[in-house]
Amino acid sequence: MTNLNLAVAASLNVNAAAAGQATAAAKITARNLNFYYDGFHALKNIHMDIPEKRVTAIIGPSGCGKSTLLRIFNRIYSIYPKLEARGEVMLDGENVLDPHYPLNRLRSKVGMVFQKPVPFPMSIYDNIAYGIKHYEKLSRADMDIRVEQALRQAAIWDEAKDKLKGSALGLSGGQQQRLCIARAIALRPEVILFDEPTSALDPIATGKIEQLVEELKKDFTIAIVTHNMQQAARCSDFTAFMYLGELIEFGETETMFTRPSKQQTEDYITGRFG
Ligand SMILES: Nc1ncnc2c1ncn2[C@@H]1O[C@H](COP(=O)(O)OP(=O)(O)OP(=O)(O)O)[C@@H](O)[C@H]1O
Repeated sequence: MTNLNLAVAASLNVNAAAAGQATAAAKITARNLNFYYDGFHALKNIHMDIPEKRVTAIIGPSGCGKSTLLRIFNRIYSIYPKLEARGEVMLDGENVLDPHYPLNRLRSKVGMVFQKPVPFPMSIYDNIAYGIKHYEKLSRADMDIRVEQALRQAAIWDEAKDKLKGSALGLSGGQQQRLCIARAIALRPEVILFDEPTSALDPIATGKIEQLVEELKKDFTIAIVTHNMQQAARCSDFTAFMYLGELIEFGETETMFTRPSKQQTEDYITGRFG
């Protein structure tokens, strides 16, 4: 075992083994999934289950299709005419790729947190309330409760409670990212997708987000794209390794990092390429 492999194995989430014992039910199931950017075949025949109320990390070298896969899960691509997904992505028994599946419903069930936190240029309170108003009509008192719940669940209430009417742009990068997580949580989704959520943050802010992800899996199904293998090892229960648009290996994180079954996986996690 190389030093990198040892370091990753040492930082493995202790819950991963326990999580792996019980076979978690799949929340999202991709079958025969192919994706094309104006004819370029970016995802090739992906079969993958995202287990319910677990954290699944998606890893692989740059350009292998991690973000493309994540974005398919809430159909972000559908606003661009030349992008095409074929196959099935089942969520609670329904194919979300079916054009008849309402986008509004999908977005309320599947939230997304991006690489760079992008708060709306409005108050902290309104950042949370804005999205809720699109889906529900709440009284002022109920809205106050929902905003507080979301900020608490995203572990930013203590820092934000005295400046709810202040601009969200005055928060630090790490706080802004937790605000964006609160914004996603406030819509009460079932799944939260994280696309490299800590790549713009320092190690302390990164640690807080990782801790938060660990907490959130009690209530949400989570998929996280990351370049950081220690992060995948620390905060995920399952890991998917992708290469050149294909899913090479999927399994419990502990197994993937200590006893991968494919040579390509081993080469990647031991730093031989990527
Ligand atoms: N809008 C686009 N138009 C054309 N090709 C694209 C587009 N977006 C991504 N691609 C291509 O699709 C492939 C997968 O890209 P994707 O961004 O999903 O990879 P990734 O694994 O997330 O990469 P990274 O780790 O660098 O973010 C790459 O070959 C990329 O060049």
